[in-house]
Amino acid sequence: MKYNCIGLINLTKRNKKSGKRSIDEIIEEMPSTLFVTDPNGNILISNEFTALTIGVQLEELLKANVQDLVKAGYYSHSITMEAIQSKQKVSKNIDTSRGFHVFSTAIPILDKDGEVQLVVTTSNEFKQEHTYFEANVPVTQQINKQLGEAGAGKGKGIVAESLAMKQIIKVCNQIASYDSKVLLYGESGTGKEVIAKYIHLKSEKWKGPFIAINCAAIAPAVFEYELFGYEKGAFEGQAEVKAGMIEIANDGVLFLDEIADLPLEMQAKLLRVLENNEVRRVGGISNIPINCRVISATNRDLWSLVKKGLFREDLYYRINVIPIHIPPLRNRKLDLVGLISSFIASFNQMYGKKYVLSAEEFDKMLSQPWHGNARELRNYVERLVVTEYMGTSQEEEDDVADWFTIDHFIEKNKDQLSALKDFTAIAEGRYIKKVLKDCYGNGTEAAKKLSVDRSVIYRKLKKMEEVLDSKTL
Ligand SMILES: Nc1ncnc2c1ncn2[C@@H]1O[C@H](COP(=O)(O)OP(=O)(O)OP(=O)(O)O)[C@@H](O)[C@H]1O
Repeated sequence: MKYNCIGLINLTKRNKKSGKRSIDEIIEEMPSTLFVTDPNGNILISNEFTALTIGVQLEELLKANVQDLVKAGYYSHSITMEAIQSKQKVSKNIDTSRGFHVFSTAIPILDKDGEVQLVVTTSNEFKQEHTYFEANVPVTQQINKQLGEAGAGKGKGIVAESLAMKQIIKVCNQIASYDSKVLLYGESGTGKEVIAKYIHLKSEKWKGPFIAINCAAIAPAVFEYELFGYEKGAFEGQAEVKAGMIEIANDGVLFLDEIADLPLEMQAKLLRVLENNEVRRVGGISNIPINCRVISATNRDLWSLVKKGLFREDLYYRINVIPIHIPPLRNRKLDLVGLISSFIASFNQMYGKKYVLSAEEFDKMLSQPWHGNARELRNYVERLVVTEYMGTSQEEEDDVADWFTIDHFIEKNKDQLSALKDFTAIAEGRYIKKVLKDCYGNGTEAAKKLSVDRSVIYRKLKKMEEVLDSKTL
């Protein structure tokens, strides 16, 4: 009996090695909820989509028992357990804690003695209490129309054509009007900030500011000043009063990006602010009430950092009220298609070009893994539109890369760039970008390779952008 469960799980690993689409990948991309459980209701296999419909992490789901999910209120009842008890296929409507009515079917797989070995439970028909999308109109178009109405067009450009992304948008719509804290998980460049801005624009705080703080980019020494602000004389020679970012975010959204990089000492201070809903400027004597919605984001496994003592457990629970996982772009093919056409249209407009992708080029783009996700794709498309060129061989690709080399850049812009510090800023920035790309956008890994602190990376990239902007290159 055990062998069969393990056999099924092993099969998923074997196929991975062969380079073919593994069962893991197919399950991962399935636009439906799925549980495979053992005869006691312990979940052996599931997917991100399932996790998303109830608002837990897949990792947690894989440790759960279906009965616990019912007890915790995620589902109205368990048809998996019904199928285990009756040894018959069961189909029923189930309500999830996120307001979804799901039509589910549980099929028991019996051994030769008629005992249950596994139960496969799937659902692929979703009805939400409030229908949000109209049929026959692209979802992306509907989202952007709504965003245009809510926030004067600020959020235009979100692509959400895959089922996973539509599901995320639905969840965002459900939670937008509450002030519950949201934690966005996802690889670098998957669109966490895009989603945070979407929640902001759909919420009642849309008229308030959206203040984004990159916790990895601020040097630890100035963190407190930046977040909490300071009063006159807070430190030597300091004569000005400054409001911190938390205070500035009042009546709006505070977006804590890369929250895993918050130093432990700052985590304790942030926790106090979130618990008491008030902040005290450095050197101040009174507390200032705060009323902002907190959305955090990370591309790291926060729970494993908690277990290693690198992230405070109390803060983890405080910020992780509504977890939303954004899957990587390689698992959202429909979004990939939507993003390619949306990026081409916007760069054509920006650069006054008329670039058109050939079918061959399009195919090539669809088959790439895009480890840097939408950000990598965006940069790639920008390069294509600007150079109107797409290599098919490695040699040609190297030529395209060469277009961006520092020599080429200097040659083109030598009249505008004269100060050594500007060259240095651009050379450093370009090198950091290259290393970041090699590390698939993982800042921690890139910082390790470059032997610098993560905050240095972001500071230098910002410096390069400033030089580029000032020279309008
Ligand atoms: N669904 C989407 N529709 C349109 N553009 C998107 C979408 N997702 C991402 N992008 C674009 O991709 C780029 C990266 O997105 P974003 O900054 O939100 O990613 P992120 O996950 O917050 O990255 P990081 O982890 O590095 O902070 C941005 O230019 C953004 O506009």
